[in-house]
Amino acid sequence: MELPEIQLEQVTVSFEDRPVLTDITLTLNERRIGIIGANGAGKSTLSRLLNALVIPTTGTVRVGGLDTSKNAKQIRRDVGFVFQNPANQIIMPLVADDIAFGLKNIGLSKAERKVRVTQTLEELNIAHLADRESHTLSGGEQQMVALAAVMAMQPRTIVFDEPTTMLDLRNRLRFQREIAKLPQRAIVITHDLELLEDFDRVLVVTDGIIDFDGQPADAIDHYRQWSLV
Ligand SMILES: Nc1ncnc2c1ncn2[C@@H]1O[C@H](COP(=O)(O)OP(=O)(O)OP(=O)(O)O)[C@@H](O)[C@H]1O
Repeated sequence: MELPEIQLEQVTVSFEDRPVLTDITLTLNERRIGIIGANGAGKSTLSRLLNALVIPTTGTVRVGGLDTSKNAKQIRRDVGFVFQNPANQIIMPLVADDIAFGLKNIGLSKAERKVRVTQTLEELNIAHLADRESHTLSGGEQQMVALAAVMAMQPRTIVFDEPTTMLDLRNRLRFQREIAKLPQRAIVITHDLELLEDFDRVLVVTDGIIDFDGQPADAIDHYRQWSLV
């Protein structure tokens, strides 16, 4: 799968005149990218820039050459986002319908939707949840369903905002294996540092800048040292 390059050029994001990200220039080409850093450092904001959920106050973000401030709709089809709180993401009362929802929007037939939903649920080992009512699921089950809904759309990049917070050990390990298998690019914001061991690149965000950018072990070491002070 060919992965679209993501480019940030001199990006600043301010909320009510307070800068949250400052002058970030970055090119992302890797398949497995982690984002770590302290609470409030700007990780979620950085990740939301990548699918036009946040538009830079100044500077530009391009995904496969398309500017997020001008091509939001197209970019959102290619960059999926799994939110930290899955309840914000689950729309339909029944699990299978929720996963099929986005597929209808992109024009898949009923038969195609059915196949894609079954396939995705089986891949994630949650086929048994297909006919459940979404609001009766546990937090971890909801997180897996939210992931399935995004995976079913087959975007080339998937951004995960703290994906393992509600998962038990078995589901966390499953999730880690799923990420390793994904043909797509995964960009994962997490405080679960072990999740990033085999990643290609890890960014450390501190007070709105990229404080470190490199291999997982070095980035984690940098972040640990910073956290000790
Ligand atoms: N829509 C918004 N309006 C105002 N302030 C915001 C908004 N979104 C984020 N912020 C602020 O921007 C800063 C960075 O937030 P962000 O969610 O990006 O941090 P984070 O690194 O993901 O933190 P955490 O690890 O706690 O989830 C915080 O101070 C937050 O309060």
